[in-house]
Amino acid sequence: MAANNSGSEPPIPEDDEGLGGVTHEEEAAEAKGKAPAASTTTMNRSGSRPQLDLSGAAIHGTLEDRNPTILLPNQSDDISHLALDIGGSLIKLVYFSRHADQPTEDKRKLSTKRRLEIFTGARRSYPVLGGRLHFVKFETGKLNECLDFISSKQLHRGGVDSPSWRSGAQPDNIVIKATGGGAFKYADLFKERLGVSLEKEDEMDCLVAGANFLLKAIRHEAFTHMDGQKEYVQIDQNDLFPYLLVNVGSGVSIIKVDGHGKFQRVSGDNSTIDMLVGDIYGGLDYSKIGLSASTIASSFGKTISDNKELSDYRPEDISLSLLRMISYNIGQISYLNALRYGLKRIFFGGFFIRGHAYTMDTISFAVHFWSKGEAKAMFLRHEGFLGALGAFMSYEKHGLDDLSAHHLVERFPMGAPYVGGKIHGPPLGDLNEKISWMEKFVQKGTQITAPVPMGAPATTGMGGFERPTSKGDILRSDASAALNVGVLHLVPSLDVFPLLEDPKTYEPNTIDLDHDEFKYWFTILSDHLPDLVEKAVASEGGTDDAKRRGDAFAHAFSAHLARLTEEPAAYGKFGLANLLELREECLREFQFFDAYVSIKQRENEASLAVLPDLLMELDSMDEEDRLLALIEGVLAANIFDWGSKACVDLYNQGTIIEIYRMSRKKMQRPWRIDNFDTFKSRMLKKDQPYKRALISVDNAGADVVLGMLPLAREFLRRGVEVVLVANSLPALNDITANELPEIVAEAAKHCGILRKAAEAGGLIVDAMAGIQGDAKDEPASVPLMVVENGCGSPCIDFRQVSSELAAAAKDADLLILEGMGRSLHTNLNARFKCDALKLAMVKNQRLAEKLFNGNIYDCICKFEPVS
Ligand SMILES: Nc1ncnc2c1ncn2[C@@H]1O[C@H](COP(=O)(O)OP(=O)(O)O)[C@@H](O)[C@H]1O
Ligand SMILES: CC(C)(COP(=O)(O)O)[C@@H](O)C(=O)NCCC(=O)O
Ligand SMILES: [Mn+2]
Repeated sequence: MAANNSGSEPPIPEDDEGLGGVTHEEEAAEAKGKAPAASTTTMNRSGSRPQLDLSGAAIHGTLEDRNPTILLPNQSDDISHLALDIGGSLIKLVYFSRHADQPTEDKRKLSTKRRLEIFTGARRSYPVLGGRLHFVKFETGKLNECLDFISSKQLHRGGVDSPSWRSGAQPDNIVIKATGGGAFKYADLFKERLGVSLEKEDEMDCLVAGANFLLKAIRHEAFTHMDGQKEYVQIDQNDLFPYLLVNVGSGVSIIKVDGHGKFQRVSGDNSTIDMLVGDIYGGLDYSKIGLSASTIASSFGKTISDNKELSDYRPEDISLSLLRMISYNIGQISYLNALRYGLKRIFFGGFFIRGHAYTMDTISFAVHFWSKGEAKAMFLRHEGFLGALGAFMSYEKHGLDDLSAHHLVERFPMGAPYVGGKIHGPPLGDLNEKISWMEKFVQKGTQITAPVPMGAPATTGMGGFERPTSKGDILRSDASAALNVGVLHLVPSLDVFPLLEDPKTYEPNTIDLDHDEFKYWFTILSDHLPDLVEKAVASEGGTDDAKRRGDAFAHAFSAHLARLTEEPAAYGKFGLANLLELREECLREFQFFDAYVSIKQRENEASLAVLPDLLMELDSMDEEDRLLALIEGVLAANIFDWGSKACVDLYNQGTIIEIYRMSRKKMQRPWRIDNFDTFKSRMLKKDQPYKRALISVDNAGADVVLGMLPLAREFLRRGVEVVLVANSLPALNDITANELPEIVAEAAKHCGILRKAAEAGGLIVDAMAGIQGDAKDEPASVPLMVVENGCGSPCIDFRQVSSELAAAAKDADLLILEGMGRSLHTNLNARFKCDALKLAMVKNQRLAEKLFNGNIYDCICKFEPVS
């Protein structure tokens, strides 16, 4: 928008401000020449490079065939990868990159699947493949950059990883869906440069399809903006239509939307508004405006009487006045149309809005003012990409229609020079070259600085901001607001947890990450960074390469924090769970796949060594004492948390076993929340035993080995099936679903109950098979199983869990959540359809005070029976 570049700095390359959301992470993985270690993980929530989708692979033909055909039912070669919206000002590009959905099918997974009766057969004719949707824009005036970009990534040929590109085959009739005026104007150029034909899609169709998709599939896509405050809203699908869609691009389109594919263009005259917007657009670079004095005079009557020359006015003041005038008019015209059709909701799209606080406030003010508060102006996070998304949706085989909010995970990789930061020196992007942004970052890291945090802009209370006092400052914060969309990961294997009492009202985060709260976490996470980097670098062998990546990670994560300090709502509705996950994702982006790997191993070994003694001790107790000892054990062992500063300080003062003993000794009841007696009574009800317990585990080492396994064993010996639920990907020192079977197998060496149950659950193969003896005659055990939760974070959002966990939940009547991340930061207030037990030690003073009016190391044993 006009007001952006009022300073004298050289124009920021579109790479910087425009490629928000482009990721070069694929290149980064490739540059390293290795597949990420995470590929051994069964659930790929954020896989780093596209691979063949082997899920459901089957041999076709007889076993005797020398070269049988292998069918890959979920692998599709003709997935459409790219759609364009070529507008008068900007080219918007939406493209898809594939990543592996199910890279491995390990033994645990197969047996669990069989047991839980998970069907993986294709359910729809065009299955959505796991992959990512990227959003990119270019200036239409720099069409060549766009063509270079498409060509460097081979997007028109399905991407550089597609079989057709690899085989060197030259498909000669590639058709790409495109909308916007440029789809006609530049069709020949696309044919000439890329050899592709543009298939034109109607612009209004696309806008509506794009908006409807976003409002259905993206959680908290829409928000209101009043007096500088964003508020995200979740639109109920049953209460979406009719609405007014106002798209403000080079021109303005006003559409009344009544349903999917049902709409009517009601107003919006391009030619008139174009002139106005054109003026503003020219204002981007004042020296080139060429505004005649009369234009200004007619727009700003007052300025004439001031007896001043045009040059006496600051360009940014003129731009701001123009912007206010136009935004205000758009608001008013929209409201009048809403009034005409009796519509209460107006959604604004188009790059004119582009997350500008000033514009949104002015429009909101106008709508609010003229409608006397009856109508609401709403904005969309992907506002500029409605047309391009709609064009993407128009491919027959994209499968996006079938996606729901729980299938989509938004990520904010630093993979491209991120928006809002300044790039000093030459721009990074020669698009013809295969860019490994990360490599460049590592080399030039110090030249890329984090955005400068800015204070909250003051408002006039009149639906607009106060005039900026000096060149740049407030309006600059708008410029950095450009990165408001990340990369959308499509993960078809995610599900809503079926035992959530009410998924619609479920909010995972316990505490709102408001300004103060964010400030606190900013400090906590920043302080923790050096230690984390040290562990991460060590986990990769401490090589020079690892050190450079560690440095890059620290820069990138600090930049995220700075960005969020500047605007806490920059990445959409963002809670503490998102923040903690962002850190893990950022580590993975810089190819640290398990920073705490050796710490976890060391603690597992130490704990397994004392497990037999603990089990003996427990077995000598009577039932009631044992139950208490088990819960105490869980709470005490939750102290082994490498994410808590206070705990890490403790570890320097003693061995694992010493700390564990000390922690157990301090277990004094009543705990801060102490529902143990109710839980015990329920457990001891002999006539009503639980059927299946889902036990969500937390940290490696003592936490899982000395705390959770003995608890699981208690259920097993009582004939209750146990499903251990663990992370799909590493996060801090949390144990993962992949690591658990080995630990269980090790523990089972010393314990018949665990062994029989693990065998029954297919976790370990029957070691006794073929061996004569009494073990074979023992009664069959209920199974012990392990499922992954679909997460790579210390917290859990039950709106998006693995389909495996969702399937395991169907027969469960008890859910145990353990740890601070999963039962305090998230889910403390969550209600479930089954009994729930939330167990954690509070390892942070502030949280203890805030949530429980308590102290660090307090314990929580919250039992919530359904009846
Ligand atoms: N970098 C930019 N270059 C040009 N216009 C921009 C830029 N950033 C934001 N805009 C605003 O976006 C508008 C174009 O919006 P857009 O939705 O892309 O329309 P179109 O499809 O007609 O190009 C411009 O009129 C201008 O107000
Ligand atoms: C990251 C954690 C939620 C992990 O806790 P856990 O779930 O392992 O019990 C927790 O360590 C935490 O909130 N740490 C940051 C606060 C602090 O250092 O005090
Ligand atoms: Mn943990």
